[in-house]
Amino acid sequence: MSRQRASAFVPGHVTAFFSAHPAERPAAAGSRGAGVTLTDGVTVRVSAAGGAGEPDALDESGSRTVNGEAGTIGAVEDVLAELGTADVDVAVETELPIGAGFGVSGAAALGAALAANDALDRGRFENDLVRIAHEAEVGRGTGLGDVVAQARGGVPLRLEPGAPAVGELDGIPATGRVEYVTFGELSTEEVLGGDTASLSAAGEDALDRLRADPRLPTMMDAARAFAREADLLVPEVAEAIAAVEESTAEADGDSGGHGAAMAMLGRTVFALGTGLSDAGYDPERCRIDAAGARLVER
Ligand SMILES: Nc1ncnc2c1ncn2[C@@H]1O[C@H](COP(=O)(O)OP(=O)(O)OP(=O)(O)O)[C@@H](O)[C@H]1O
Ligand SMILES: CC(C)(CO)[C@@H](O)C(=O)[O-]
Repeated sequence: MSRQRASAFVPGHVTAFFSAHPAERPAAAGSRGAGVTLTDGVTVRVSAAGGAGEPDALDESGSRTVNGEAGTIGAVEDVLAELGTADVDVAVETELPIGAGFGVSGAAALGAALAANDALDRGRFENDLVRIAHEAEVGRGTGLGDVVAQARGGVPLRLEPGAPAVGELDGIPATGRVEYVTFGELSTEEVLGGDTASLSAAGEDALDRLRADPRLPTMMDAARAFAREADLLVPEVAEAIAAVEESTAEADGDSGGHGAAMAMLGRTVFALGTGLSDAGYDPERCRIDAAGARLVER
């Protein structure tokens, strides 16, 4: 007997650096890299629409909202179609800005997979649901490595690209505060659709550095070098990174953080510790997410 409604929480994910690895098979496509998952994230509520949800009632979509307004995210639709649950009602809610480097589309896709599976008792394993969300996200060109990172939580390293059983993850054991400021969107589809060769070379260098020394200061250093070398740094973010560096130097390195870096792919700067508020910004504040994507009682 299915429960007919379920909710999932999926953490936001800021990518510190990455290399792109396209592949014919969406489960094998993905990215290598590192990032941080956040206690700020995406909640997805799924409910069976008016007694629908039976496998033969697939053709019509149920209602869709994003932050209370009618609208949807492509990867979510692909997940629901794959699970045979397009007829459910889906409400996506997030305090994160969309399109600014927090992996909202991947989080919404993974949350929809977890919640739809539970609400309609589809009986899938977690890895299967992560694969479905990963394939949808890669297929839409809105992300490569966010879904597998968000499924894991913490500070994920993507050592090999792809969905579970294809890719390989590790992590830096860490907890702590995260601050971020967003100046606007950057199109993931445009960057991933362009020439990614030099970007990926910079991403591989950054991952080599972090593998040799898996610590947060090294990750942040490698992230700053990546943004410059990959030519992705935007002026507002460069300015904020410099301001954090300056104020940290003045405070004798006592912000509990490791400077700031750009969130890929958005006009967003993030810092571990209090670097941005110390530098006079008024950032959003959250923490490193410990648990990864999960069903929630709400
Ligand atoms: N209110 C909204 N604002 C912006 N995009 C929206 C909104 N509602 C739905 N969308 C859809 O959400 C998707 C956002 O994907 P995109 O990859 O740009 O952002 P993201 O996943 O938040 O961030 P990033 O990939 O930069 O980490 C797009 O497919 C867009 O059509
Ligand atoms: C490509 C990407 C930077 C988009 O947010 C992310 O999905 C990643 O790190 O693979």
